[in-house]
Amino acid sequence: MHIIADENIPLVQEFFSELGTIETLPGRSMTQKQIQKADVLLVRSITNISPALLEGSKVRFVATATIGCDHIDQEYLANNNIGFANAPGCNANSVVEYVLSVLSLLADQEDFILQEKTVGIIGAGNVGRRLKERLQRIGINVLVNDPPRALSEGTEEFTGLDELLAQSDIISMHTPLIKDGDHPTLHLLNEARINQLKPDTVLINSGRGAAVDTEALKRRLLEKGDLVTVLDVWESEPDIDYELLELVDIGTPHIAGYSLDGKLGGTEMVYRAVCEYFGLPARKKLGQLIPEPPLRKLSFSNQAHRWQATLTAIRACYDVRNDDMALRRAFSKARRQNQLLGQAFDELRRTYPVRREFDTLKVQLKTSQKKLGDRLEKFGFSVRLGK
Ligand SMILES: NC(=O)C1=CN([C@@H]2O[C@H](COP(=O)(O)OP(=O)(O)OC[C@H]3O[C@@H](n4cnc5c(N)ncnc54)[C@H](O)[C@@H]3O)[C@@H](O)[C@H]2O)C=CC1
Ligand SMILES: O=C(O)C(=O)[C@H](O)COP(=O)(O)O
Repeated sequence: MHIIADENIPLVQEFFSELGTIETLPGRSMTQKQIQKADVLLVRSITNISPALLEGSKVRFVATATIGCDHIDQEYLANNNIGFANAPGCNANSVVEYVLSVLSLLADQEDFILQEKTVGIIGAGNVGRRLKERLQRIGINVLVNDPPRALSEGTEEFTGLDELLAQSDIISMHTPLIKDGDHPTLHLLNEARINQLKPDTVLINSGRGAAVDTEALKRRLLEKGDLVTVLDVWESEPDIDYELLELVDIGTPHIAGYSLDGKLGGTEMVYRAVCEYFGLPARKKLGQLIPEPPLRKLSFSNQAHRWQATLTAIRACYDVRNDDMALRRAFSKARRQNQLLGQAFDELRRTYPVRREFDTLKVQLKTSQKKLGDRLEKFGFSVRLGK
């Protein structure tokens, strides 16, 4: 079996070498010619799986090591008897922790108490659902908008979009990109809805860039400048709107899901899918291959302030300011050197540093620090109480 894989799928050799020969290629520029001889194609979100790419190839199975599938022509795959799998939920926890890093940073910078805010979640699948649970555990009031789920499960747990926009202090978007059908998300936040947002609303988008109308958002930010905006995803990636980056408060290069745990989870899920499709035993397990986290333990003194200790633990695992700074630096360097911004965006993603999820960090506390321990557990850390 010949397997062609995006070079940005970690541990692809370790997982797949038993199954056949492996060739890795840059995902953004995969061509029809390059993939002619592949039986299996393993991609991430930057490769468009289209008739133009697959026509004439012998590909029998396509898998994307991502949650999102908007880059895949699934109808074409089904019509041509080509198997398909994605990696649902693989990096959902990573996105939740991205949002927690953002919220804790803003609460610290703008001096507000998270438990006094209402967070509106738009799109409550693997990511939105987990975010809701984590925020509620922390004691934050949450509203959820998800019309497809409201239709099938009843409206009780859900809030209409206009009501959510009116009532939320913080809005976090987690919808897939859907261009047609009954519940499209393309420009779900259009000019009218963006103008509906209350002054000082925090708007976070870590779903797909095109769920927000870039031009309309820019107009609101330029004319009123009264939103706090956090974008991880952008329209027309990797060639994102530089002017918009300059207007947002936090801007990152589509890395919310880039914890090592999330990325490797994606690799493992597509490995299992390939094995299942071809009737092969799946011998490799993520637990055998995932490295130890660089930071394994943390402890706090008895005097530690609860909120400061929580911030320290979050930042020890993931500090969103580093990704924001890296994007701004890479773009200003690329502009100075007349290089393409899209290349700088992709390069940051390709060379992303190791980031581990909160539960890989063991927080060792004294029995007398139980309240701090409870708080940290609610944020997702592993806590050990002892003498
Ligand atoms: N920034 C990043 O690194 C990452 C981004 N993502 C993006 O986040 C998206 C969501 O991920 P999951 O929660 O795992 O997907 P999912 O498929 O589990 O859930 C999506 C949810 O959105 C809801 N939805 C669909 N149309 C809607 C509409 N018009 N309004 C409100 N809700 C709607 C669906 O009913 C579903 O519950 C992915 O499709 C992907 O595009 C995912 C992982 C990482
Ligand atoms: O899983 C998804 O969906 C995502 O958005 C991924 O985090 C995107 O990562 P790449 O596939 O672009 O590396």
